[in-house]
Order: sequence, then structure tokens, then C-alpha cells
Amino acid sequence: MFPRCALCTSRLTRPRGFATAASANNLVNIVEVGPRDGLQNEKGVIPVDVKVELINRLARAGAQNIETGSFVSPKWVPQMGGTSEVITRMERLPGVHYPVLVPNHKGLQNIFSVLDETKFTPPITDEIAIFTAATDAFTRANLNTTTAESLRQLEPVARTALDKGLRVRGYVSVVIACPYSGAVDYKRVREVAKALADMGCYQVSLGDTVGQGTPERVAEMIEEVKKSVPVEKLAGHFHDTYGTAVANVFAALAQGVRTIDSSVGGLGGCPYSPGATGNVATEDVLYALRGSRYHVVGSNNGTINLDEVVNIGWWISEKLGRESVSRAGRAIRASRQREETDRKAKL
Ligand SMILES: CC(C)(COP(=O)([O-])OP(=O)([O-])OC[C@H]1O[C@@H](n2cnc3c(N)ncnc32)[C@H](O)[C@@H]1OP(=O)([O-])[O-])[C@@H](O)C(=O)NCCC(=O)NCCSC(=O)C[C@@](C)(O)CC(=O)[O-]
Repeated sequence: MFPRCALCTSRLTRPRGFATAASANNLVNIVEVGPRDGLQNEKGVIPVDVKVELINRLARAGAQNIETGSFVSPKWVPQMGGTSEVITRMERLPGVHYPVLVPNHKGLQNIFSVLDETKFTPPITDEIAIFTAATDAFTRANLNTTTAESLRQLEPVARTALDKGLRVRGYVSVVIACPYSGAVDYKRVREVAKALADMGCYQVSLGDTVGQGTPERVAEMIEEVKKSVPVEKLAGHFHDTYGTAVANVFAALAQGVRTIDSSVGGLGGCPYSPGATGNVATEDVLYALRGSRYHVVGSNNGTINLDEVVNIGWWISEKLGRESVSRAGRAIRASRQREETDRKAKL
């Protein structure tokens, strides 16, 4: 009998190389954050059609969890203004979760009004993600309040969402370093993560928002958080500002974390973390985990199709007027081009 997915109740089909029940401990979930974290910081207007196509293509490539957008104030993050249109127009594949980010009660009410107006059954989103940070300085910049006050405000949001049958995921930002107040106390990360877990978050994602993490620091931080939150409930969210994100993914996996957030094409950056670059690229994570003891869980026969994710990474990057920054994405495309040149030369 195959194990159940850690995030949904569906049975997993056999991932490549999946052999024994013991391997179930090595199943890794990817939360694809490209359509939300990846795009929220873009300056130019991104048409809804492009966002919808991005989500649809990722789902068809086997992504099982796709963050589709956010219901935040469009004055604060204009790029996410069209999320209600996106979630009503995208396809919904069975077994795929399509979470949206919500900062407060108003955001949740806005989701419900979209759901009521469109009468989707089952609701087009089955999950919200709420967020706060390990420092007051970052929470002030991101949510215009303190961390303690944000937790107080988020508690009824989580309760209402749970009562309505939605899953709730939590984020803690700046778990390693804060762009405004410097080094972060991991005990504070632990307290905030626990507060989110206590309010019913099935999972708490630990965000190295500025990407200053190194494997040692990530391991130390997770060791601390595990004292109060079971590791099964933790996810790792690494930005690649200093080129350490893939190494940090492995550090988190070694600590027992089995869910990793990543962004196709390495898109992204938080609007309130000046200078921070994108999330770890989904392509880089998939490539790095190939042949390892870990098996990535996807909706498409148990896998996420790396070749297709590379194509999507290039496609969306070119839509944004640049090249993919995923190292694996660039290398795989270059090798494809070499093969094509060789093939033509032999004709
Ligand atoms: C929380 C607020 C709204 C407080 O912002 P505020 O200005 O204190 O809010 P307010 O309650 O005073 O309201 C101001 C205006 O916004 C409206 N408003 C209020 N709430 C909403 C809403 N939900 N949706 C739409 N509109 C809203 C409200 O109606 C009002 O409109 P007005 O009367 O001026 O016309 C604001 O700070 C905000 O939207 N912040 C979100 C910032 C954000 O999205 N950051 C990026 C996501 S977090 C992230 O990227 C990190 C993560 C998760 O990826 C992990 C990591 O890497 O660390």
C-alpha cells in the first residue's frame, strides 16, 4: 500500500525509485510559490492570462501545491490585485492544492465573496496561507503592525477559515536575518512558529526572506524550532540571494523537514526585503534531489516533470523580459541546444 501524501489525503502513486515502506520517510513535497511569491515583486503589469497559464502549466507538470496569489491590499502589493480573477479562471486539477495568501480578516472575506459570487463547488481554493515574521521591524514593514498584534489578528482569521473547511498554512518570515534589525533570535522564531501551529496551521513555513542563511545557521534554527513544533509540521522557504538556497534545502531535509517551497525559474523576492532575490528555483531543487535518497511527490504519477518545469521557467522568464535564473534550467536548455546542433550537423 502506498503512503498518503503529507498534505492531502490522496494515496501516492509510486515515485521513481520508491521501493520500500521505509522510503516513505524520504518523500518530499514541493510548494510551488512562483505565481505568488515569484510574481508579487514584479514592477510591470502581468496579464491575468499569463498568471492563469503559469498555474495551469505548473499543475499539468505535476506540481501538487501551487500558491496562486494573495488577497492583500492592492495598495501595498499592486501585482496581486487580480488574484480573484486568476482563481476563478484557472483550471483545477484533482489532487492539486491551490492556496492563496491572506493577511487579515478583510482578505478572507474577499475570498468568501469570490466563492459566493462564483458558486464554485467545491470551493476553488481549499487553503489559505497566513503570514507574520520573527521580528517586529519586518512585521511593521510587511503588515503595518507588530508580530504580537499580527498573531492576535490572525487567530480569528485562522479559526474562521478552519470552520469553513479550509486548510490553513502559516509563514514566519526572516527566520535567519532581518533586513531592518539584523540577526534573528531563533527562540523568537520558535515562539512565532508555535503560535501559528497552535492556531491550527497544519504546516508552518520558515522563511529565510533575505537569503542570508547558510546550512549551519538553518540547521541551528530548525533545531530550535523543533523544540516546540513537530518537524512534520515544518516547511523550508529559502531565497537564493547568496547562492546557498539549495544547500539550505539539504540542511532542512537533514533536520527532517519534508516540505520545501520553491519558485519556477527562481522568480521572486519579497517587496519588503530590499535586495533579496528570488526563491530557490524549483528546477534546481528537482535536479539536486535526483538520484538522492529523497523522492519528490507530484500529482502526475507521483512525479514533477523536471523537463517541463524547465520549459515553464524559461517561458515565464521570457514573458517578464529576461532569462531564467535557474541554474539547472539554464544548463538543461544549453545541453538541449547542443544536442540539437549535433543532430543537425549529422544530417
Ligand atoms: C495587512 C495590510 C492590509 C495592512 O495595511 P494597513 O494600511 O495598515 O491596512 P488598513 O486596515 O489601514 O487598510 C488600508 C486600506 O487597505 C484596505 N485593505 C486592508 N486589508 C485588505 C485586504 N486584505 N485586501 C484588500 N484591501 C485591504 C482597506 O480597506 C483600506 O482601504 P482604503 O480604505 O484606504 O481604501 C497591508 O499591510 C498588506 O496588505 N500587507 C501585505 C504585504 C504583502 O503582501 N507582502 C508580501 C507577502 S509576505 C512574503 O512575501 C513573505 C513570504 C510569505 O513569502 C515568506 C518569506 O519569504 O519570508
